[in-house]
Amino acid sequence: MRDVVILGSTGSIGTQALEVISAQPESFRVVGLAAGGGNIELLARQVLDTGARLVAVTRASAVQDLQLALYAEASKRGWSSGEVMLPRIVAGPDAAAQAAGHPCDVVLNGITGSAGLEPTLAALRSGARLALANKESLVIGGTLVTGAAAEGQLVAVDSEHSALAQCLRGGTPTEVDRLILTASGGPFRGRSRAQMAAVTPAEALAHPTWDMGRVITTNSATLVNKGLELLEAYLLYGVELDRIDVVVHPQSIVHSMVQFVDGSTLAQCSPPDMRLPIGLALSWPDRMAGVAAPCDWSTASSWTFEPLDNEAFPAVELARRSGRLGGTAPAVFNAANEECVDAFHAGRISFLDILDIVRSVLDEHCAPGGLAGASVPDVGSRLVSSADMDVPSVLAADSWARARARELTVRNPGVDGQMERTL
Ligand SMILES: NC(=O)C1=CN([C@@H]2O[C@H](COP(=O)(O)OP(=O)(O)OC[C@H]3O[C@@H](n4cnc5c(N)ncnc54)[C@H](OP(=O)(O)O)[C@@H]3O)[C@@H](O)[C@H]2O)C=CC1
Ligand SMILES: CC(=O)[C@@H](O)[C@H](O)COP(=O)(O)O
Ligand SMILES: [Mn+2]
Repeated sequence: MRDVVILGSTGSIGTQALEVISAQPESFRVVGLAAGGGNIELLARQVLDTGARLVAVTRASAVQDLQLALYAEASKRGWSSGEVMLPRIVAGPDAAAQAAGHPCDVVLNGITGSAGLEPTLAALRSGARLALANKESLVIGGTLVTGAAAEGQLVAVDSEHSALAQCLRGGTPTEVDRLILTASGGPFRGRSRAQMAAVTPAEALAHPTWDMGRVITTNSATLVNKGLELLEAYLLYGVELDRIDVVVHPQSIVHSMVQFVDGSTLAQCSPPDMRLPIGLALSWPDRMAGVAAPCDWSTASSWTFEPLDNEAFPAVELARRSGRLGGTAPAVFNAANEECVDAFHAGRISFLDILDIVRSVLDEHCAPGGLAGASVPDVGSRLVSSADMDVPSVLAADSWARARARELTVRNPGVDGQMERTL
């Protein structure tokens, strides 16, 4: 029996993790849940379903709402107030990190965005296995995260990285030639840059193969998700950035591949269903039976592969550049993107502005001596090298990049994809 804490329990990853766990009650027990506080009713249902004894909510004002929702849900189920065992509730900006440090065997981090960094570090410090969906924390923390992880402690949930971990079991590190990440190509696959100038948030959220949260779905449309995954693969498996490729595979059945020095390539294949990599990360290194449906080899099907159009989708090469720069550059790449995704959904910038602004903010962070024109505070504005980087410098770079990106989204309110360069 493994005790599990689920961070981001109300999201796409969190709810699917709870589904996997409820199908394996003899193997897992949920001891803690954490969420932002945006969906209190669902969180209350999860508390009563799992019997979790610790609940963390980041929005401090949600505590009373959660208590009321717990009683309301219990009464809906016909439970008397004496039957309701209220969990310990912690709230505020550090709540998720507190939950991550709660004694357990596995912490699953399914929080979205750079808010996952401190919980990731807290989980690693606790000694529990970390099943990591929150790729942003690894990308921005870099060696601060990998250095805090003991051998085998960090297990990928991301479908491509789970695939790579499975394929890497097929050879020794010196036998690995290249890693090949597959990308669906998103809803705008095949379009030129000009053909994406007027796309709407609703169109960007229509992912062809996966049902996921808003940020990662938008990142799949821009290919920023694949850029983050390139850095994630580099950090997890220690293969240099120049030996990691991206190939577009619209069916999302081959989840990634490892090419070995003798010319052999191993691929991991399964219909797109996150329950498989979530289940494998929870039970790692063992496989559980019946977690997800396998490929159906009795019907005709075609799997296709095509090169990525880096001109229309510059995000992967921009991420690669941030990875080569190292230090706080990936944190800036990620934070500027998170702000731009919000601005795009709020109608302040166009789809193409997202990458234009991310590039400008990254350029500014890495330019020797910085560039003129910014009115946001200077703290975090300069690149800190990998050797000098610590958690405060990552958080400062994250805050600076957000402020600078916000400033650019306000200065450039056009939604025609032709961002006026102010730098
Ligand atoms: N969805 C997928 O299939 C995949 C997701 N991932 C990664 O997994 C992570 C989660 O993605 P996904 O589940 O799609 O996202 P969702 O938006 O569906 O869910 C995000 C979860 O995080 C919680 N949350 C958000 N901000 C905070 C915060 N500051 N503190 C605590 N909790 C917070 C939300 O709580 P609430 O809404 O209740 O406030 C919610 O439970 C991302 O890093 C993503 O890149 C990776 C591969 C696949
Ligand atoms: C399910 C998963 O792991 C996502 O990261 C997925 O890969 C997104 O699809 P894209 O390949 O379109 O980015
Ligand atoms: Mn992925």
